[in-house]
Amino acid sequence: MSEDLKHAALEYHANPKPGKISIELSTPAETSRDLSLAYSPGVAEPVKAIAEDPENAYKYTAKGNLVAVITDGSAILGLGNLGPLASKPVMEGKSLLFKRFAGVDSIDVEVEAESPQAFIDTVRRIANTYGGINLEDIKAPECFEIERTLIEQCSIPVFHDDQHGTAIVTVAGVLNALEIQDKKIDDVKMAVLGAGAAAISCTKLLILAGMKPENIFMCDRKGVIHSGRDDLNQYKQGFAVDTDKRTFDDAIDGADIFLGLSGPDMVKAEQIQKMAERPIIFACANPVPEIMPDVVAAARDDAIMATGRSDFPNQVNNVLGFPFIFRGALDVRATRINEEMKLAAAQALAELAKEPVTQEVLTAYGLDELAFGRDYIIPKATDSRLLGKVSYAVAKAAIDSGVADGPMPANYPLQSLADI
Ligand SMILES: NC(=O)C1=CN([C@@H]2O[C@H](COP(=O)(O)OP(=O)(O)OC[C@H]3O[C@@H](n4cnc5c(N)ncnc54)[C@H](OP(=O)(O)O)[C@@H]3O)[C@@H](O)[C@H]2O)C=CC1
Ligand SMILES: CC(=O)C(=O)O
Ligand SMILES: [Mg+2]
Repeated sequence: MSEDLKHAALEYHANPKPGKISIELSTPAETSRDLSLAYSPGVAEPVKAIAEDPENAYKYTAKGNLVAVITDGSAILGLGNLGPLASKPVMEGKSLLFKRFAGVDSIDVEVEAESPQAFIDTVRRIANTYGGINLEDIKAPECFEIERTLIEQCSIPVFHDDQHGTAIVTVAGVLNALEIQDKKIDDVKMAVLGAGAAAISCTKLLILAGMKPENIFMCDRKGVIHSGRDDLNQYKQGFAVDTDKRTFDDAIDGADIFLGLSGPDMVKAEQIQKMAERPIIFACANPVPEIMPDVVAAARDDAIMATGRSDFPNQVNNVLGFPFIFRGALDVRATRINEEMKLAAAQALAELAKEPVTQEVLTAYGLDELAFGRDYIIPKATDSRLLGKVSYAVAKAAIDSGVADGPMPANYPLQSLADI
């Protein structure tokens, strides 16, 4: 990052007030009458109603539109385990994105937990006060058991964004990139760098979308995950292939797709040169990708290149997923976020990229024109159509797959944030 951008980022977070979010009131609180309704004595009435029937919390409190972004700070972006407090700017950032793009009220919760069980216990005890829980930046393999247990123990949607938000957006991007590069999902070979929360979940969803497990070579710090290894945890074991490839260098040789969900500057131009013709390169580590777009552009001219960042074309980042997925899930009172809802979201994202780009998006990104193609495989985050299209797809899939407690809302598909 340039010194200028570093300085501007600190200024942005410091001013006009420290941080990026604040709480605002949704009802009048000016007069004695207002206060006697909002607080004592009036507040006793909704208290009694909720004590009688917990469902009333959705009627009389902010619960139904409130998502907690919860972390232990163990895998903050690609920066590693820097602890809960240091993760706060990222978690506030997620809350900002929830509100800005989907009108979801969101608050960050950074937990100091000495063990996964302590984290689970803490989250379980506070879960019911929210409409949903977005787990964020919790490292693998602990994240898998944490999420599984919390889904089991909570009656509201619990969703580990680094796993599923990333997977939904990655699948959308890969489907469109394959179409542009004229390749078939059941035919392509993929090298994955990283075998953590994001890499494992993205790979699973790509397999669900049609990619063949035997064509996928996943690598961790020790190299290719193959069936001869005896040091694999149960999650990595699911991706062990019978192959004589051993290093990442072997894995990327001839690959059609590179999916990076590991850390900064891991990939060399020579490795990109060894990929198949018309390759697809998703270097998604944040904030510094596995390889920079200019290095790829210098290495070859037939690649589709994506990163997780806002300052390059093709931003493959879970920001395109979690705000709208929770919007849809909350609005139909989904009890969980299942595979049908994830694939529906991916499909809606992929389809939106093929529609004409609006002036609003061109202006936000300082562009004169943009159309579906190598530099535009996935919608831009500021495309206001994401709200209506993705939340509707998720809500419909929740209803069709039987996990929604409520009907399709009368105001769906949403036209804008003003509808919320
Ligand atoms: N663009 C996006 O939307 C998203 C991007 N990401 C990015 O993905 C990356 C991983 O995040 P996440 O999955 O949550 O973190 P995890 O801690 O769960 O996983 C990190 C993985 O990266 C691997 N890794 C780290 N260094 C190397 C290396 N030198 N060579 C090979 N593998 C390596 C680790 O290997 P090992 O298992 O051997 O320790 C581990 O499997 C981060 O950079 C993050 O910013 C994550 C979510 C969303
Ligand atoms: C984008 C994101 O969630 C990450 O890099 O961890
Ligand atoms: Mg994250």
